[in-house]
Amino acid sequence: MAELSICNSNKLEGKVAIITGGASGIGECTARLFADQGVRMIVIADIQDELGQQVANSIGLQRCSYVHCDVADEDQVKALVESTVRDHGRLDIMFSNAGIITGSDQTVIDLDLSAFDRLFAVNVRGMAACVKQAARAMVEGGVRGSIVCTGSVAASQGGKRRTDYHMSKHAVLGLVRSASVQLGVHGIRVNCVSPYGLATPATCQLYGGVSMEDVEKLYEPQTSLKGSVLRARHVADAVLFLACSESAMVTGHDLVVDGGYLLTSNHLQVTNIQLPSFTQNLSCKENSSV
Ligand SMILES: NC(=O)c1ccc[n+]([C@@H]2O[C@H](COP(=O)([O-])OP(=O)(O)OC[C@H]3O[C@@H](n4cnc5c(N)ncnc54)[C@H](O)[C@@H]3O)[C@@H](O)[C@H]2O)c1
Repeated sequence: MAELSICNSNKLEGKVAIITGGASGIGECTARLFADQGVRMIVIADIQDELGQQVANSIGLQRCSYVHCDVADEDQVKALVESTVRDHGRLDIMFSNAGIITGSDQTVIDLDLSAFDRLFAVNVRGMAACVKQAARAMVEGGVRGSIVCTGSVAASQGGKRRTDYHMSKHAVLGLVRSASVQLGVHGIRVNCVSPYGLATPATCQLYGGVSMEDVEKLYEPQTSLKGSVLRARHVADAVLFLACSESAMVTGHDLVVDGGYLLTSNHLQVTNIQLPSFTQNLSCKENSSV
């Protein structure tokens, strides 16, 4: 009997996708994976113009383009979706991933509401604008599309600090769950991918401009899976699953990609774990999820 292949390298054949925050980190890695999976066009939307254009150039302009879009501005998100549909005929996949990770040590008692507003403008308002505009285009085009939002393990636990960030990621889950209920009638799926901490430009900057290796050393001891380190590619693989037809009956789901962190984190919070020296200045060292 012929051996069945479980690895289809054209999972996104003919699809048109938008990836917000695609100039860097998880978004960039996902754009490269989508390109390997036969996607017809990826539109990278970001505010880092030079970097975003470089990523598009390196993937190939026949398959990838860059558009400046600040997701906090709904008009820009609307224009992004409209130009994608106009230029490429349809929108099948929205990976709403753009987000910022604050280094704030704020507890609820000293919450800086101006900083809170800035974070929510991107992580919550921006996410809602992307889901709204993508859903409208899919409904109007009769496309049974897939919308994937980037949440975080921070949506499934309370934080000793970064109150605003934890709140923002809880809001992403609420958005995904509500949108999935409302859009199911149109055959549109809405899911969330929730990573634990991994090394990206955002997390390197969070810890004062340290190296990717140092960030990996910080997070690695806190997962239960040993022998591998959580990387952007693991998250991109989960996004690909949610974007393609292999997850045809999955909607409203929060796909946690955390190497077992959430299940072990309660244990670790009462254990005296040793973290690398560059974290010594952090005020709450024992809870460093993002
Ligand atoms: N890296 C982690 O450990 C981690 C863990 C859990 C969740 N996340 C989430 O993953 C997502 C991606 O983060 P990352 O680690 O890849 O960071 P990153 O900084 O490498 O990438 C984020 C991208 O989003 C872009 N961006 C920021 N604000 C924007 C705006 N207003 N409009 C458009 N683009 C904007 C940035 O320019 C950047 O290119 C975020 O939503 C973050 O909260 C990251």
